[in-house]
Order: sequence, then structure tokens, then C-alpha cells
Amino acid sequence: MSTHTPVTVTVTGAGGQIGYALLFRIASGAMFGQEVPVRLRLLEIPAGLKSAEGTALELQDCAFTTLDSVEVTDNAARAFAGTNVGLLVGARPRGPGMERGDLLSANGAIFGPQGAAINTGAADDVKVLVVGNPANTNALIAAAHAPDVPAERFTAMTRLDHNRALAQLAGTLEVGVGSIRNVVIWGNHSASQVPDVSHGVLVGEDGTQRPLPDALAEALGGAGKVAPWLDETFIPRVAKRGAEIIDVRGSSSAASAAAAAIDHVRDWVQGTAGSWTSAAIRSDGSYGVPKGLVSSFPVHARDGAWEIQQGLSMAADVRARIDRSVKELEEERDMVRSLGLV
Ligand SMILES: NC(=O)c1ccc[n+]([C@@H]2O[C@H](COP(=O)([O-])OP(=O)(O)OC[C@H]3O[C@@H](n4cnc5c(N)ncnc54)[C@H](O)[C@@H]3O)[C@@H](O)[C@H]2O)c1
Ligand SMILES: O=C(O)C[C@H](O)C(=O)O
Repeated sequence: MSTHTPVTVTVTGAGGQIGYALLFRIASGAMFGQEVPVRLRLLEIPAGLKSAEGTALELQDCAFTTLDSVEVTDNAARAFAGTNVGLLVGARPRGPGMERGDLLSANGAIFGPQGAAINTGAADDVKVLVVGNPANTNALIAAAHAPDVPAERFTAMTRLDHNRALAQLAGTLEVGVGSIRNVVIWGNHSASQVPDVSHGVLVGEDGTQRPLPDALAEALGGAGKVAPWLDETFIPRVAKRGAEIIDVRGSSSAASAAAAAIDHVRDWVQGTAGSWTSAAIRSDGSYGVPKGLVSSFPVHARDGAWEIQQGLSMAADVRARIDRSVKELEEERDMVRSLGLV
């Protein structure tokens, strides 16, 4: 029997498709390791309760040694009482004829009350990852309703975009994903996001490091081919991968989103051991991103806190792309402000 204190994890939208891909991995120890028991709280709306209850039955049947308990509820206060990690997955999808303002307003009605429930009842060390879209601005809304929780504990997921970038690069370079380091996703989790390879390195089997742009030049057949490949192939492929998955699969990414959520929280809790990754976190004004916006940065984690990797140089085209993505985040923030949601 484990001597570790159990971690309480709340997953909203637990009856949905990401929930189904996520909960079994959390329960089996993928997020906190094999020594840490997990107490799961599954939050759904009444229409989703049956599905979540079915998932809870299956979780029980897995007999995971790391699973302490599972509770299903449609009551946010109950779901977040004492929670250490909140995974806010359930969101209102964009319906036919719905404008961006309608979508933000519908999500404000979800993330505002959930932020308030976290404020009232969550554990002092609570960490929140927002997955439900529009993730960055939903995180902003939730944080605004939790004035007693440090705002930097509300993060949004761009790890899936980061992982997609690694996979595209690994395919092009014909190397394993594990040999690619220091790729960054900047900005919003939307088509305006900025996948940036300019600081990337390729680590050889003997530990030698090579700038990623040089490795790409060799793979693509010349240094002059890198910029067009980044502009016309790599960046749009990564930024629009969500739409590609929806097109091919008939519904949005689920298992890859769940895997990215595991990566994000595992790194946040356990640390990144010197390397960096990407996460949307509250801006402290770094890299000219207005303070308070939840934007994706190159980050590393230490002692349970994200830190922005500082001092990276930036080419003019990367800067211009980041400015466009940040402008979109500012527009979303202004819209939720005008709706009284933050
Ligand atoms: N950030 C990312 O990289 C990323 C990647 C993939 C998907 N997403 C987003 O994640 C969200 C969930 O995707 P999915 O495929 O699981 O959707 P889904 O429709 O299968 O499941 C969503 C679930 O949320 C529930 N729900 C709705 N409102 C709720 C509320 N107030 N409280 C609790 N539960 C609520 C629904 O009943 C449903 O069961 C979507 O917004 C999707 O766009 C984000
Ligand atoms: O792109 C989407 O609409 C779904 C999700 O955010 C994704 O990136 O897969």
C-alpha cells in the first residue's frame, strides 16, 4: 500500500471523448507516477452524467492500484472541494451560426462558476489546466472568478500544438521525436498560434547538438528551402492540425489531447529537468505580451511552478506572427470584458 497522500483530480466534461481518453491514464499513474494514489472527481452536466457514470464503472473494473476513488457529480462545488488539480475539459462547442461573442459568452457561463467553485473549495496548491476551447480565454475567465488563487495557477493547453510540431519535425528529419529540443509554440491555441523552430536543436545519439534550422536545410536540400517550408508547410500544418483531425476523423482530437494534458500536468508537478516545452500561462509582460493575458510561451517547470524561458532572440517574421496572435488574444479579452465575464 502506498504511503503517499492521494492527489485529488477534478475532470470536467468527464463524460465526453477527451474525458474517456484522459481518465484511464490519470488513474493508471501516468500523471503523478506509480507511487501516488489518485482520487478522481468527474464533473458533468446532467445530460452527460450517464456517460461519466459508465466511465466510472469501467475505471473500477481496471483495478488500477493507483486509483483511490472515483466520484461523479453535476455539482461544481462538490467536484472542486479540496481538489489539487483541475482539468477543465468540458466546454460549449461552436454551434451553427454562432458568433465568437456568443461562444465566449456561453463559455463564460461555464468557466466563471467553475473558477468561483475553485476559489471557494480547492486545495491551497490547486493547479488548473484549461483544455476546453477557446482555452486561453476560458482560463482568463476562470482565473478572474478565483481572486484568492494565484492567477498563474490557471493555465491553458498548447502542449498538443507543441507535440504536433515535434511530430512534424521528426517525420521530416526522419529522427525520433525525443531527439528534438527547444521548439516553441507562442500565442493563442488557435490557427494564429506561432510554432517556432528557430531555437530548436537536434540531439544526436552521441549527445552532440545541432541547430534545427541547419538539420532542416540538409533534409530539405538547401538553406534556401527552409523558410518556404516553414511558411507554407510546417506552420500551417501544425496550426491547422485540429481542423485536419476533425476533417479526417469526423470529430475533434481526443486521445492526443488527453496525452498532451497528461504531459502538461506531469511536467508542471514533476518538473522539466532543464529542458523546455510550451504552455499557455499568465503573461508577466515577457516578450512584449501584455501582462495578464494567458498566452503560450517557452516554459520550464521547477518546484511546481512554470517559469518563462527568458532571453530568446526573435526574427522579424516570428515577432510579427506573435504580435498577430497576441492581438487575437487581446480581442478575445476585450470581448469577455465587454460581456462582464472578467
Ligand atoms: N486545447 C486543446 O489543445 C484542445 C484539443 C482538443 C479539444 N479541445 C477542446 O476540448 C473540449 C472538449 O472536447 P471533447 O472532444 O471532449 O468534447 P465532447 O463534446 O466529447 O465532451 C465535452 C463534455 O463536456 C460536458 N460539459 C459541457 N458543459 C459542461 C459543464 N458546464 N460542466 C461539466 N461538463 C460539461 C459535455 O456534457 C460533454 O460530455 C472542446 O472545447 C474541444 O474543442 C482542446
Ligand atoms: O482545433 C480544434 O477545434 C480542436 C482542438 O482545439 C485541437 O487543436 O485539436
